[in-house]
Amino acid sequence: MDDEPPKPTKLKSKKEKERERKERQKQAKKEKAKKEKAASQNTSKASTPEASSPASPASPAPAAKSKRKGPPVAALRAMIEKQKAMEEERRRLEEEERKRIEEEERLIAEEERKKEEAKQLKKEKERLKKEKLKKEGKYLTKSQREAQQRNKLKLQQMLEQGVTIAAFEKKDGEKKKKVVYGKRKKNNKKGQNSQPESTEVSSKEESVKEEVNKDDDVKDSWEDFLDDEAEVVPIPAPKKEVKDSWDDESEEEEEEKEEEKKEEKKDEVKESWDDEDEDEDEEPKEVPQKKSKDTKKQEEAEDEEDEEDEEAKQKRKEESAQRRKKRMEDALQARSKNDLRSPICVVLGHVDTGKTKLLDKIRQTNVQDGEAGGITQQIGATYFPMESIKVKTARLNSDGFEYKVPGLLVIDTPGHESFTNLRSRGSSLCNIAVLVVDIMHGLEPQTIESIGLLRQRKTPFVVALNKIDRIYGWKAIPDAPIQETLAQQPKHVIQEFEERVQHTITAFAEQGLNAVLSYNNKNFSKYVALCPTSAHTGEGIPDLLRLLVKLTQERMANDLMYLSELECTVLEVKVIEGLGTTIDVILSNGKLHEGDRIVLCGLNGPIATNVRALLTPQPMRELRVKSAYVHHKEVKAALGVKIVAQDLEKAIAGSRLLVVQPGDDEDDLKEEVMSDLVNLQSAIDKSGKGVCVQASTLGSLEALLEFLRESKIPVSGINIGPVHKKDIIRASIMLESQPEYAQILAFDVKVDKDAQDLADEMGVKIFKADIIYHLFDQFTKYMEEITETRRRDQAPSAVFPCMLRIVPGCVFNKRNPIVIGVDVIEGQLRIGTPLCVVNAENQIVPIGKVIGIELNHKAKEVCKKGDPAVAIKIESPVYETPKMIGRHFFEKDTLYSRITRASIDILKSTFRNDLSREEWALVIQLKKILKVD
Ligand SMILES: Nc1nc2c(ncn2[C@@H]2O[C@H](COP(=O)(O)OP(=O)(O)OP(=O)(O)O)[C@@H](O)[C@H]2O)c(=O)[nH]1
Repeated sequence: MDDEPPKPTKLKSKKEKERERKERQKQAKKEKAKKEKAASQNTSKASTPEASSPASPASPAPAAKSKRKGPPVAALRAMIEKQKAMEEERRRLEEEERKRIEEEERLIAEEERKKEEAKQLKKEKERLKKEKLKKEGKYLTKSQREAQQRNKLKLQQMLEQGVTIAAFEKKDGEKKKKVVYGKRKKNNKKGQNSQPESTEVSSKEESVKEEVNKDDDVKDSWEDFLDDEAEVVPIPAPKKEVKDSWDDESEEEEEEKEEEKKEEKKDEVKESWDDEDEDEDEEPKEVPQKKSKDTKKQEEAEDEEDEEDEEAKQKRKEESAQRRKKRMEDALQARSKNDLRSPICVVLGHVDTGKTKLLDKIRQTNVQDGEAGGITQQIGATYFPMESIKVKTARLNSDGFEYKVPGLLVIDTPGHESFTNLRSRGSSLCNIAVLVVDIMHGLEPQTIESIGLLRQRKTPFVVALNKIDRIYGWKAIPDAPIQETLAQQPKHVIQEFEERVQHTITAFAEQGLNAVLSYNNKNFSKYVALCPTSAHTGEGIPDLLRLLVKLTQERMANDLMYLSELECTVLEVKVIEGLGTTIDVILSNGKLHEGDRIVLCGLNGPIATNVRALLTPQPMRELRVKSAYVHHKEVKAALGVKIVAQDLEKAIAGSRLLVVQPGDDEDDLKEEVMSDLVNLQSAIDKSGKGVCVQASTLGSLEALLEFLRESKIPVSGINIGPVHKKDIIRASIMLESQPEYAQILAFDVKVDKDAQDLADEMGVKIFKADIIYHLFDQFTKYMEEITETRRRDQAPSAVFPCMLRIVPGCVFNKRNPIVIGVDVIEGQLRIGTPLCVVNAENQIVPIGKVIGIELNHKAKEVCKKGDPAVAIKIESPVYETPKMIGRHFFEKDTLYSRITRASIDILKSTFRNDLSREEWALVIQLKKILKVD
């Protein structure tokens, strides 16, 4: 085969050549495509960074670029979106974290604030406690306390070593009793009566001496003030002294026990009246924890004794009450029309009518020449003896009028307060009142309120129609009787005067009272006397004074017969420098003596104390005398006097004051004085729901409660004195059950700053006013606002009852929204009312809510039974299958408002008065039809 000669080159045919050329071209094309592909991949890789920098200067030709950039832009967008989302998520998380930190910080701050508040409260409590202890002379400094502790320890050690001390041995047996009852008074008593019978007493004597020393201290400071009077002033804590004078020596021991019981009871009362005093009782609570058999037995025996004592005590109380009753009856019997006391007169009226000025004028005209006529300034009152009144009214006395009362006692503080405080068992101790009315203004709100109070207490009154001199053109004749001055006035003045009088008479008639000018009054029991006066010129004042005397002696002689039994009321409680807390009282009957043991109503329970001094102001001419007061051993009614005694801090103005007489049981008297306040508690609503009421005095509280009772405003709590935090807490109880009653009606009292802050924080409303009417107005306005808001809030959920009939042939649209003509056959149809029908299977089929009511193409809110037929539009809620007339219900079906239990409750609580009696009956009917429980 090798030898085979080379094949000669075969000449290719034309066809072959053509085929080869095509194959080459094909191959070249393939290679070109391959190259292009590789190149495009390279370009896309290279273009990514280029695209990310839009500012790239080497941008290719736009056409080529737009063609090639399609896929990279989408990716870019997705990436940016992703970045954005991540950014947002990061921000959200940061925001959440910030909020959480803020909330945490807020909670911490809140916690700290609360802690701080509690700390402050504790501090304040401690301060008060300290102050109290200081006052009582029981306060010990740290070093004293430490010394006491050391002594205690020493004593303990001595006892453990077997050293016996008679006094302590005895004390062991009575350990509990000593701690509970071993108070100063008892020690004092022992000390004062102790006979050197046994050595046991010796250590007690020590403590007694201490106590006496304490008392001496008090006496010293008292002496400073009283100067030479000191000797007649009894030493404080003379409970024993008073007792001594009444009780048999032989009864002493039993009495001692009684005394202890009383102390115990006093503590109990205290606890119940004031929680704040709890701390004071802490000491007695440190009773030994372990009870030995002996002590148990002893306790049982004590319990039995207690029961017996309780019975005996009850008996004594009853006997005492009987005795007092008998004494009163005797005193009433002994009264005589020949022995009248001075009537007590109070001035009332609206602000700025001239009450003070009128009082000043009455006093001043006579006081000018150094108390001529014997006018004496008393505490809270001015006494006008008859002689001075006679002088003052001389120009009227030509008719031979006979003056029988010894004088007139006019209370100095004009206004409601003194009037409401002059009270005794709901009636008034004030015999007559002057209601001052500004002739230029007529009856004003407070005048009307005063009339209400006077009626409530059944107190007779005359009207001083004051400021007559302000009538245009008035010619003043100083101090002239009214008719005398009127006779001198020009005609136009008389005309205006008469017009104004007539205007006032009409205003009184509107209050249901007949009034007439005093000099025309023929029947004082039927007509209120109008006495024109001027506090500036003194005109008409003689008439006013004479009228007061005339009315009192003629019409209330029975009330004015002097009564030997004491009648006395606290007008004001005042702190006087050098005297401490004192009470200004009006003695309307009987006598008071220095040293008397008195009982009165206190905020924390009854107060029993001894009169240290009875004071009245120095006579005017003696103003240069060092002491501002004159001391009295005895005072007789009627007059105003200041009483100085211990423990008067919590005395309540308006309280009655009783004197413990020989044979009286002090507990009985305490119960008696407290009964006034206890009776007021009956004003508290039984349901426990209502507003809290706070007033400055017993009298004003009583007046306010009466007013609230008449206005049908329920009361859930009462208190006297400024509004403190604890009052807010008490009122806040209502926030849970009836928030609209979480409020305090504060009448003429201050509100503590802390209390106000707490009230704002808790949402307790405080209404303050000095006029009852204003308080009432504020309250009603607030209640109206609340009702309106509630109505607005609850209106969408309230379903008013109605029954509808489709007017035949009036189906305008069969399905959502259904449009039909209806007649309201019962109740009232309102926009928003859900409707339903009861189908043949007795199933309730809801058909939607009324979204429009039209009458003659005019929109209406309500359509009531008896109104013309209306077109209504009913829409189905999205979550319900729309109902269709002819399929789910029919033209002849009755449509009902779809009431529920909840909607009925809303109607009851908020829309009660919007439904007629008939409509309420329909509610009951629908309840049955729609099977509402
Ligand atoms: N022209 C005239 N002014 C009088 C008369 N009485 C009182 N005023 C004036 O009326 C103003 C109020 O008098 P007050 O005596 O303070 O009235 P009030 O009723 O005691 O007032 P309150 O204590 O605020 O309730 C004073 O400016 C008096 O001068 C009067 O008879 N005539």
